[in-house]
Amino acid sequence: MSRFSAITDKPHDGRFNKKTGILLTNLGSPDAPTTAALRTYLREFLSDPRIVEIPRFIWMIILYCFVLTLRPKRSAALYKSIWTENGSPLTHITREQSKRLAALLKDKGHHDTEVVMAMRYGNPSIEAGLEELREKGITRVIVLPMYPQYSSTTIGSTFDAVSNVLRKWRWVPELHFINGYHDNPTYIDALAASISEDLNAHGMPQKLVFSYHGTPKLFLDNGDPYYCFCMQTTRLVAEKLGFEKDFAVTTFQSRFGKAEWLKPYTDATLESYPAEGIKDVAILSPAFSADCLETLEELEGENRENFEHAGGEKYRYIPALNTRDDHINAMFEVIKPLLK
Ligand SMILES: C=CC1=C(C)c2cc3[nH]c(cc4nc(cc5[nH]c(cc1n2)c(C)c5CCC(=O)O)C(CCC(=O)O)=C4C)c(C)c3C=C
Ligand SMILES: [Fe+2]
Ligand SMILES: [Fe+2]
Repeated sequence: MSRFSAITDKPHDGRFNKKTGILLTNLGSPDAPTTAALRTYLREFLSDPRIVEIPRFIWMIILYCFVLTLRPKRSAALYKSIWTENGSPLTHITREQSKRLAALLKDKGHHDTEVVMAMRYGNPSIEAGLEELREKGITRVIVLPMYPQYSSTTIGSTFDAVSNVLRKWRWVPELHFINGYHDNPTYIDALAASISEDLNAHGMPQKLVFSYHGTPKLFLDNGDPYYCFCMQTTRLVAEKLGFEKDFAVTTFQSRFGKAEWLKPYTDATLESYPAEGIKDVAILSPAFSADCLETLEELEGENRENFEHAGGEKYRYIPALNTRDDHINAMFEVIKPLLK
């Protein structure tokens, strides 16, 4: 049935009042920490041509014959180690961020603005999120991918997913797309505040490691600005806090496959420190706006163990910005210029 009862200038669902909706997105998690759920999730994730740029035909053979037969079981065990009664930490925290942002928008007088969360892979999908906004009568959408540093693999891929949905819609909404916020002063302030709180409570470590999710080095060589934005975030925070040169270091984690990724690698850097006399470190991961597998398992678990095994003595992980007030405020500041 048509949405409009007749040829008229008054659509029955009243969508002429240009209500704004925020589609708050992140990467997404499997539905459950099981091998079957991981196979579904990794199939969608690793089939994305923005994530793996190996020629399609060759990659599909590798993906289906090797990766999807071996990795789901291993990844399911890792996810089990971080799963909570609320499910995946990433999904839960993103939902809480959406609620907190919606509340802040109301406080700031944006009573008509809705916030809906969606995930690039898994559930709730980008399609479900956009449908939910449409059901709410929204004709103006601001997409806020929760990745501070733009990369083709994250924000670029989110853009693909949104446009793949909208190409099937007859009435495409007015669309605004946040393209990263690696140097936004309120984001830098929130990072600086979270670090200061840690340093005040636990003292100065010998090194403060800013560990960002990596990407293949080839992506940088081919024009992805992600590496430069990560370096810029570290520099801005270090300047803001007045750190001495070389106290804050930038590293890259979460490698996948055999190719060279962005360097220096987090694991190799941490493992080399004790032999150089650096036995007290604090680490944070500014590319993750919410704690997730890559922080809770890889930084809190794996890297801590390897550092201590190599002779390290003190290792502190500074949590992601998650639902801190200053983070929700930074999210608001990022979208503020686009609010009406
Ligand atoms: C295969 C290549 C990958 C690229 C390139 C990549 C880039 C990238 N990813 C994030 C953020 C997250 N990644 C997460 C998990 C994760 N990442 C990859 C692979 C690539 N990521 C895999 C296969 C996985 C799944 C886990 C595993 O099997 O190892 C997560 C955590 C999700 C969760 O549920 O907690 C996040 C977040 C960024 C920011 C990025 C590039 C800048
Ligand atoms: Fe990743
Ligand atoms: Fe990982």
